[in-house]
Amino acid sequence: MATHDTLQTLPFPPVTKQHILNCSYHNWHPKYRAITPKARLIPLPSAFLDYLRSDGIVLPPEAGDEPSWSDNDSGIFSAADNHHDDDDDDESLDPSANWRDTHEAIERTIEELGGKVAPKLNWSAPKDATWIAATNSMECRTPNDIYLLLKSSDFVTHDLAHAFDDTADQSTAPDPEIAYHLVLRKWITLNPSVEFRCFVRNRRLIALCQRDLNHFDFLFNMQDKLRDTIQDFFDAKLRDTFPDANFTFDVYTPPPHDKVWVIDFNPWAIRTDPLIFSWMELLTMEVPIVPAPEETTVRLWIAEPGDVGGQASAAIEEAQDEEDIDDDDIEEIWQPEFRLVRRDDPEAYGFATPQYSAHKLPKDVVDASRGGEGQLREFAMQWEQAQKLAEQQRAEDSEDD
Ligand SMILES: Nc1ncnc2c1ncn2[C@@H]1O[C@H](COP(=O)(O)OP(=O)(O)OP(=O)(O)O)[C@@H](O)[C@H]1O
Ligand SMILES: [Mg+2]
Repeated sequence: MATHDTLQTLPFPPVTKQHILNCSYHNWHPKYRAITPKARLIPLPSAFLDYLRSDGIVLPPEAGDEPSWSDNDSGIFSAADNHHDDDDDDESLDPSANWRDTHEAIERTIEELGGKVAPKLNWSAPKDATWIAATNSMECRTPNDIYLLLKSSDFVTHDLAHAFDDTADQSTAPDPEIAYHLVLRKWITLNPSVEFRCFVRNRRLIALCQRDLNHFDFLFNMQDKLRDTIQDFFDAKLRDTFPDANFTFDVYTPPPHDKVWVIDFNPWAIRTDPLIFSWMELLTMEVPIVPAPEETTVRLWIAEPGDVGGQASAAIEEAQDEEDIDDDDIEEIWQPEFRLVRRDDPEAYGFATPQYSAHKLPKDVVDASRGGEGQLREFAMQWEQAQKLAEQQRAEDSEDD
């Protein structure tokens, strides 16, 4: 029993509601705007949040909507469909009637961002719902594309209902009011091979890894350069400015891989996916204690008096030429572990770690997803149909009783 308990408890420092809030897009974005791909934030009124939280997916009518664009087998319908209902003679079923300003702001913002956006709420993007979108991705061109994704996503629901779950001050402090925002990011065709997740413990970048769990051969040749680039970026832009000492951040380093963009921050908490690391590794990884950069300069300056105003790194290079400097003194040689998916890693085949493992799908769904997007959508429709039939059957069965 005790062993079991020990294994289940990861030695996380307490995660507070403030830690969670610090990773909310609307909290960090103003500070890091210049190093983030173009995004706009739309504050969400409670009427819109009620719409997101409500059951069922009713979309506002769109200009040019045919009254029956859908046969409703999908369970998703546009308010325009309601005009066909015999017992429904009012046309006030447009769900956006209560949040028209928001709807219009979304429309305008999509246009301002060039017509295509990737949406998310304060913390989560609807990555788990792309199967329901016509594009099979998070690319949205209309407000309805956005509503459909947001309403179909368990990740978004988590933001709306469980943001402070498992926080240490859960019972001692009342939940702070969350200023919910819709984040619209200008759509960019990202190359997933150069997206990385970076882990920061005690303001030290200790580890980084791919976000996409496929094997990319070319990354192995670029590994050192990428590590240096991301390390320099972290030192210059994030290390001393992020409010917490422990956090994770996601970056994108498009070719020629000399510039780094921040995509997101996540809390140093079990809810954040450690990808090809395990949290136990990250929490217990041994990291040499280094003096603060100023101290390093001073110490090495003593070894090399000529370098009064030099940067620590320059000083180290010079100091390395001095034979009497022991290698152990140059802790800067220590590097964060940069883990890539090797050709023969189980991750590369997607067997060991289903992509969103916290939200496991039935095996049939996973199999269908391997068959490509057409097969998945087909499967989704059959699945809905089967669910409906089963429900009908249950209703009939219970009437029979
Ligand atoms: N501007 C953009 N255009 C297109 N795709 C994007 C854009 N920004 C992000 N993405 C894609 O969306 C993915 C998810 O974005 P993001 O990291 O913000 O989601 P998240 O919900 O915070 O994920 P996680 O739960 O892993 O922290 C990114 O990995 C990236 O591939
Ligand atoms: Mg995130």
